[in-house]
Amino acid sequence: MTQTTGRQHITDDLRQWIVAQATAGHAPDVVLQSMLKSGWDEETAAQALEETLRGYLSEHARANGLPEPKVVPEPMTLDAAPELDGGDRRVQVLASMLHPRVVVLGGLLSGEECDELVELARARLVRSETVQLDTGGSEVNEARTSDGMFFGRGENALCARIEARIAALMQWPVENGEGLQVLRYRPGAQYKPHYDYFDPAQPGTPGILKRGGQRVGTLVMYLNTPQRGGATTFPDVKLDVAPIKGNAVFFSYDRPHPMTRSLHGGAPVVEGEKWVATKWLREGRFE
Ligand SMILES: O=C(O)CCC(=O)C(=O)O
Ligand SMILES: [Fe+2]
Repeated sequence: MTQTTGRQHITDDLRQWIVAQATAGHAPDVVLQSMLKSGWDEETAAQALEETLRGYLSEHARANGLPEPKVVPEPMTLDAAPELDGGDRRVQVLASMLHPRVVVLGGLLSGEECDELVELARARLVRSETVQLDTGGSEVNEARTSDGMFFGRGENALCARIEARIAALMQWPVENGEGLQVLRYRPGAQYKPHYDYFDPAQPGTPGILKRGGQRVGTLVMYLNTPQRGGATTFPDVKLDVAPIKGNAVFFSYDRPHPMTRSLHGGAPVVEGEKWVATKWLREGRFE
């Protein structure tokens, strides 16, 4: 079967060749370059590559009883620019990893924005609860010994500005984001390693997913720099991200499965306090 795009046909031979290249371990940008060299126009080549690999991954997932991958937010551009356009602010890419997909961002928030968020949140903090998946309600949890609060999306000018910046950076609609959550960890407080997606096996999950679908990405923004401790940890790959005021760590998970290696936690704070704002991004509109 062939499919027509603007100029050239995507043939079965081409699809097979793309899958062979990918399974041989060639990165998508390398495959794209060889397609361009052999005369494919860029639009057709990019479309063929994306569709073929997505189709292949879905088939592979179905055949192996795994959830199918979804499109996820992604802050980095193909040209590997070290600074990203956040609309009203330039944001630095300090480090990135492919699997798990993690991007460490510098200067996402200004010092004043961090201070203002802390002050707006402080009076509304309560002991953190986590979503309880067997009922869909929430409960106080020993694995999470922080205090927290949620802002409504666009609740005030500061939240709206930060949300617009995140949407521009991630190329992901503001409407797909949950309201900002602010957490305060005192010395000894931590958030034990967990996944942010909702476990499909839990009875409460279908109810939660009615509003916006799965979570597909998380942005943890550091609102201060604790004196010691408090890194965001990714135990599967032994990665620790240092909590530095104004910086942030973004990670995505294209399906609700540990194979994403998106297990992460907030290490115990040793000295000082740690304040973060977390933004969870859903696959659909969170209204
Ligand atoms: O505090 C951290 O570093 C991680 C926070 C977190 O995992 C979350 O809010 O879901
Ligand atoms: Fe988390």
